[in-house]
Amino acid sequence: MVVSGSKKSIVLGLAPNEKHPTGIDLQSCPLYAPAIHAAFTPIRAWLQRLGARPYNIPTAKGEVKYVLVSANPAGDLMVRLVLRSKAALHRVEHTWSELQAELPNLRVFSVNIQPEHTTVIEGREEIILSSERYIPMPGIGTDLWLAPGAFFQTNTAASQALYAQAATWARELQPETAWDLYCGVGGFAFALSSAGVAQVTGVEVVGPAIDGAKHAVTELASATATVPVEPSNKNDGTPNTPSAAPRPHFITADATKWAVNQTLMPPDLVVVNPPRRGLGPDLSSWLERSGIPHLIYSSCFPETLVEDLRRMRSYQIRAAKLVDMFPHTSHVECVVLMSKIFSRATN
Ligand SMILES: C[S@@+](CC[C@H](N)C(=O)[O-])C[C@H]1O[C@@H](n2cnc3c(N)ncnc32)[C@H](O)[C@@H]1O
Repeated sequence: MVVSGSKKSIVLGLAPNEKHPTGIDLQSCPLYAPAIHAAFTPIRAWLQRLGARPYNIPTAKGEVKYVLVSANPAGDLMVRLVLRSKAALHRVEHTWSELQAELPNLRVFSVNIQPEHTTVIEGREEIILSSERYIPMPGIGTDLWLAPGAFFQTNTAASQALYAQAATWARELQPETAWDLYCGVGGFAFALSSAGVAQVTGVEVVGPAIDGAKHAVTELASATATVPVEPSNKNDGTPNTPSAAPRPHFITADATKWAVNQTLMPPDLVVVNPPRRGLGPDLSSWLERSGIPHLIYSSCFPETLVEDLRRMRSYQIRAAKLVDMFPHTSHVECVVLMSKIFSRATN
């Protein structure tokens, strides 16, 4: 939410415009999850007690720019406060526990410093004030761990449908190796592992997302280690080994640079889920030349999806599914399964 209004009368929602000079409060917006609705009043009251001035976009004055709230289906919250500078940081450090007292499900709280006057919401510096760094989000086969600064799909139920679709295709194709490029906190990577893909590598440029993905691997490992070992049915005194799905591994890197510089054998399957700008000519042309048998492309922007597909003409679309990731809008997530037509590729 954009923070606007005044110190004593905070508005949380959309930025001011000519028709709504103090901003539009979204407290009653029916799109928010119940846990986010419940957070509006305590956050507004705490900000008013904090007494820092909301950032005024036309004058570039004021301190408090945004409040970014994420919730999981259990109602756990991550709240991030975006400030223009560190002027109010001391007060935030000393009073955010009041907010926590009113929002017992508040697990992660951080301050992001964005000194630039820009439409880019977040700055580079993130100061985590809570002892917890992640909230668990539902994934396929495991929880995914969301940290401040990491991307998560806007619609959690729709993201589950996406990851489940990739797992279904993986079970049909039975690849041994796969890459999840633009992996975020690893939603596709863990879905592929849960479908039995032995070696999955996730690649993502944002460090906190990879930290979350690695945290999920650690959590999975400790969950497996604590699975009670059943007595062996061989009757020879040897314990059964607890069954464990393969675990992906994760790398912080630019997806294109990492892929085109690989010297190892290309994998059997690549999943790509880039931002709206798509893969671009370098990565899509490299994939076209790579000989990788199967691709899954999940896109939130059909125009760049089509541009990229035009550069990968040796792949045939085998299936496509639309997922209503952004209900009540004209936007849609489209996930496409493609396989290499080897005869055409070698011509
Ligand atoms: C649409 S999100 C998909 C994330 C993930 N697949 C998921 O389902 O949550 C795109 C991701 O690409 C990451 N990203 C952006 N530019 C990148 C780059 N050049 N190389 C690798 N990852 C990048 C973003 O940080 C973001 O996590």
